[in-house]
Amino acid sequence: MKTIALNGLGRIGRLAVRLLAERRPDLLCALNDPAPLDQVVHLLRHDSVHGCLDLPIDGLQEAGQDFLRLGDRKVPLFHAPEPSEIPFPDCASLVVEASGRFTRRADAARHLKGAVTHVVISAPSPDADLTVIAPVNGAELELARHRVISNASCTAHATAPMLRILDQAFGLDHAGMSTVHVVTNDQRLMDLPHKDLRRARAAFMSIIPTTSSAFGALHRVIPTLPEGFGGVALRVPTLNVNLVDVVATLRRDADVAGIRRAFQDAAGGAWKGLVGIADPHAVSSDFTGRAESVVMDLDLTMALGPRFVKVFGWHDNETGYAARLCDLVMDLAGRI
Ligand SMILES: NC(=O)c1ccc[n+]([C@@H]2O[C@H](COP(=O)([O-])OP(=O)(O)OC[C@H]3O[C@@H](n4cnc5c(N)ncnc54)[C@H](O)[C@@H]3O)[C@@H](O)[C@H]2O)c1
Repeated sequence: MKTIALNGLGRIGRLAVRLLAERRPDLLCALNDPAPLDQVVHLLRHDSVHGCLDLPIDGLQEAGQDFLRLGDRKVPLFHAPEPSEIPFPDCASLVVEASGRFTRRADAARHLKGAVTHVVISAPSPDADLTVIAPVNGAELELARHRVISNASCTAHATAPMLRILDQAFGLDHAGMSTVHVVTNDQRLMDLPHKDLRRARAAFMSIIPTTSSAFGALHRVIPTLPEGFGGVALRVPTLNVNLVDVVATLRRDADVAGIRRAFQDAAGGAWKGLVGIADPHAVSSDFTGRAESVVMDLDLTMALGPRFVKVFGWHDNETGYAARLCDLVMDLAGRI
């Protein structure tokens, strides 16, 4: 059977392990993270956002090799910092590259050795063979040609359905987006050097405007997007759940009721399970643990002018994204 190895056990890597352990434990073949076994076990058991793992988890060492015991599975854990030096066993056909360190094709491709034929990067990549948001362009994936695949970003997975649904219902003329985005480990807890001078500033002290790699990913996945589509990320001092704010000018008339109907139809139809509809009066913490790519807050929908609209969607950037990552790799593992 084709199974999966995972490199990088951070926020996304650990959630992917949790999800795979629940959904398809048989697919987990091996893991790698430079962190020592006891630290990996501790952070898998205890999560400040998502709570304790229900599954029994333990670490053990046999003949100098570390293993994680996840329920009744025993999975080898390696600690190599360089992809080409990780001794993944032959059961690994697909590597999930979730360290955030190897997002360029040439770097991620260093996993392609031994039995490994495909790599899925858990982030946008400037030059992966294909960037996939499966419900939008999954049909373009050709396994013989696409060996290093990017699963885009949490923001891209949330924004793509918003743009797609507006486009299909009313036609998109121009569009822009801001994401009100939680802190991630690519910011500084206190002021400390960083190549992005705003991310260098204390993460829990300020609203921190910064870039988002989602825009490049969205243009790659939806080449028909309005040319000028772009925007900004506003990092705010919370731990989980982002809010995407899309503004667009449309080709056809749209009132608030019509826009709400388009999203409700999509949530109950073509996008079922991936697009949700929020309860009234929601705030970000209400969405922790939600696995949809985006949950539309239709109460906030605005018609700002003739054919000029604003819509808002929430997403659990960790659970939702890890769920899409697992959807993709479970599908690939059945096909490669
Ligand atoms: N956090 C999110 O909400 C989110 C959502 C979607 C995509 N992503 C993307 O996923 C990637 C990982 O993000 P994260 O938030 O999980 O990061 P993180 O900082 O929480 O975790 C990174 C992990 O990689 C490990 N690591 C460090 N150097 C390594 C190396 N040389 N080889 C292997 N592992 C190494 C670290 O020990 C850590 O466990 C990033 O590219 C990020 O953009 C993150």
